[in-house]
Amino acid sequence: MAEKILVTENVRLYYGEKEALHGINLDYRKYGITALIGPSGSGKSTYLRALNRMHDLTDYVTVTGTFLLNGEDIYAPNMDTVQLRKQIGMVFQQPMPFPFSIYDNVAFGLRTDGVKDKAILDEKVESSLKAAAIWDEVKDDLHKSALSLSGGQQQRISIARALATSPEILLLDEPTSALDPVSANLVENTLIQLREQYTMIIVTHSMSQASRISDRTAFFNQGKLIEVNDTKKMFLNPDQQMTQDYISGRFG
Ligand SMILES: Nc1ncnc2c1ncn2[C@@H]1O[C@H](COP(=O)(O)OP(=O)(O)OP(=O)(O)O)[C@@H](O)[C@H]1O
Repeated sequence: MAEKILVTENVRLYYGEKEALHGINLDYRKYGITALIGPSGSGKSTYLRALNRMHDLTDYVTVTGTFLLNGEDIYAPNMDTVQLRKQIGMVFQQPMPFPFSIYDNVAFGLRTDGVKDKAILDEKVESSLKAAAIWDEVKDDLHKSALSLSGGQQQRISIARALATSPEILLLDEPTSALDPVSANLVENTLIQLREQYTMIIVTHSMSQASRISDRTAFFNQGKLIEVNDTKKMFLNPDQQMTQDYISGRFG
């Protein structure tokens, strides 16, 4: 059986008293894209953010269940969450470059890890920008502010920044929904190119995006995982009637 990189079992999450996730079980094999789909408020982002402990800063959130990255407990009290978020990187809906140069954005995580050697930084910045499919567009302007780029370019810089620290998993929360269609398409193509080297989990509202880029799709509704399946099967012939109703636009 293929190696499981990430295992989540019986995940429950409470915002104060309110239970927002009702016992999610989902495993991930190495590499490829899993799309999380479902109506607004179904818990997709809440679940995604639990995977790299993004809720830690919100004091009224309680998370229970099992989260194992390569067999290691993500919620162990001695887990270094800064390192964890490098292993499980995140790209948000709004591209969020720091107000620095393109180069400094991508080198940021390496520098916080203490890397000072210019040759190493140069090499990593270049390979990350190439992997994020934006090198050719910015290679002559690496010292220009990242804020001067278009939204789609900024989003690919965010991807490069996450890739620079060699993550094992990349979480993407609606990474193209704030972009124009041409930029969204470029970001999608980048993700397709990365899927043989990275394990990616993407929240998307776009059924067509899920079917174009993902290998596996998980359908959430009201804080529950209704179905997880091979993407082709999910969109052609899902196992659950509720999935069929959702993907054919009968609710949500
Ligand atoms: N910070 C918060 N405090 C309290 N409740 C929250 C918070 N964030 C989300 N919720 C609630 O948790 C539930 C799941 O929300 P979540 O944002 O995870 O859904 P989603 O499927 O990602 O929705 P969308 O597609 O609209 O982003 C909703 O009922 C929402 O109102």
